[in-house]
Amino acid sequence: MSANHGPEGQQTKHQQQTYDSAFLKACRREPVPHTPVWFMRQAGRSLPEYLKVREGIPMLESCMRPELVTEITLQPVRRHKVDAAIYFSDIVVPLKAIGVDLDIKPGVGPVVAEPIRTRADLDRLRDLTPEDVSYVTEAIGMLTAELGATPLIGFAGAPFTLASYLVEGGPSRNHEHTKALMYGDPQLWADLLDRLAEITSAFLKVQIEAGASAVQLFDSWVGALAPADYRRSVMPASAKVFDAVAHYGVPRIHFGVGTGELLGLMGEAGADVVGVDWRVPLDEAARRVGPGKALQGNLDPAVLFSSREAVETKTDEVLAAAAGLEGHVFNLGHGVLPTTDPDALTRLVDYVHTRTAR
Ligand SMILES: Cc1c2[nH]c(c1CCC(=O)O)Cc1[nH]c(c(CCC(=O)O)c1C)Cc1[nH]c(c(CCC(=O)O)c1C)Cc1[nH]c(c(C)c1CCC(=O)O)C2
Repeated sequence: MSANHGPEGQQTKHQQQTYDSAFLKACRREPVPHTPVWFMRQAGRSLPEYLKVREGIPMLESCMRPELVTEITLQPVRRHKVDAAIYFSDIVVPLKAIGVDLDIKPGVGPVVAEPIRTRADLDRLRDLTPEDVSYVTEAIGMLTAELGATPLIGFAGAPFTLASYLVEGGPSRNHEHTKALMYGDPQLWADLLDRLAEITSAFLKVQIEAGASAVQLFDSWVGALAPADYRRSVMPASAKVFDAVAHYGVPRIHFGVGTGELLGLMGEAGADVVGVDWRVPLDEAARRVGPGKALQGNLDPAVLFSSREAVETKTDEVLAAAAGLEGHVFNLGHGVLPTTDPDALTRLVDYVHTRTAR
């Protein structure tokens, strides 16, 4: 975060109103009244009120309706009393907005009609302008007015994770086409990641300028890479995104799954907060990430299917591992699973708040 960025400056009203929230203080590694909590995928299928308002509306269409986005983003804030809202959208929305022919298939994920594997394919990826996503600016304006002192997190997919969907044509277990391009045509790969870094940076800027108080870069599938390949072929593009939004002074969160071996490099890429999945305890993660970063995580989302006592025991383990950290944002190690009991999430927020009240 730029050192000279205080609560005044270029900030929107919402950014000023949320500056002293527990969530933003934890991201800045300042003392907090309680450990802040939010959940990746907190808005979505675990909530009956979500299923109700989404009835008959395809996922991508719902992302383009500002009233609906506002309602869905607010649902988990109202219900669970989480410390932050995350903008309701999907990582493929900016790609759709620049004309990539793709859809989100229920139970499958993003599916791309014509995968990107050649120079000519890459040339189809044009830059994103704010006008392409005017519904995002509109929705964030409505949302931040409703949210008051609860911060709004904007987000985008990281270049590698977006590239995986674009090159594979859909979700992939082994990322074989993506890796074939990365190893087989390093220049085309570098150009693709650079283009995606531009698009992602532009999309995050729109969200911050509209009023988001923090941003998260989701590199969900980057754990598929060895550290040397990450450093050479992916980190420059992610670092470019963090650099592009550094001057706003809003916290930048960097999240991936299966990243135990990459945590040090993910810290180096430039985020202020590093998200950790459940495979590495937070004290060990802090050693790997190095000083000067807050950490976010990292309860296994599957724990929420066990007894109330087991959830509390596993939560205590996370809090104990986080006790020595300078900044801790409590979250799950990955997104809320769709069949999670929403009451278990509400209880978890309350439990973390009570246990960490100072
Ligand atoms: C990899 C990824 C995607 N999308 C996203 C990621 C990164 C986060 C992660 O690692 O989980 C990011 C995302 N997608 C969605 C959000 C909403 C904000 C929130 O966290 O509450 C966020 C942050 C909504 C969504 N994105 C999607 C849904 C479900 C669609 C529906 O309800 O019909 C939601 C609520 C669809 C989607 N979109 C994607 C997948 C794998 C799926 C699931 C497909 C399925 O199982 O149906 C791609």
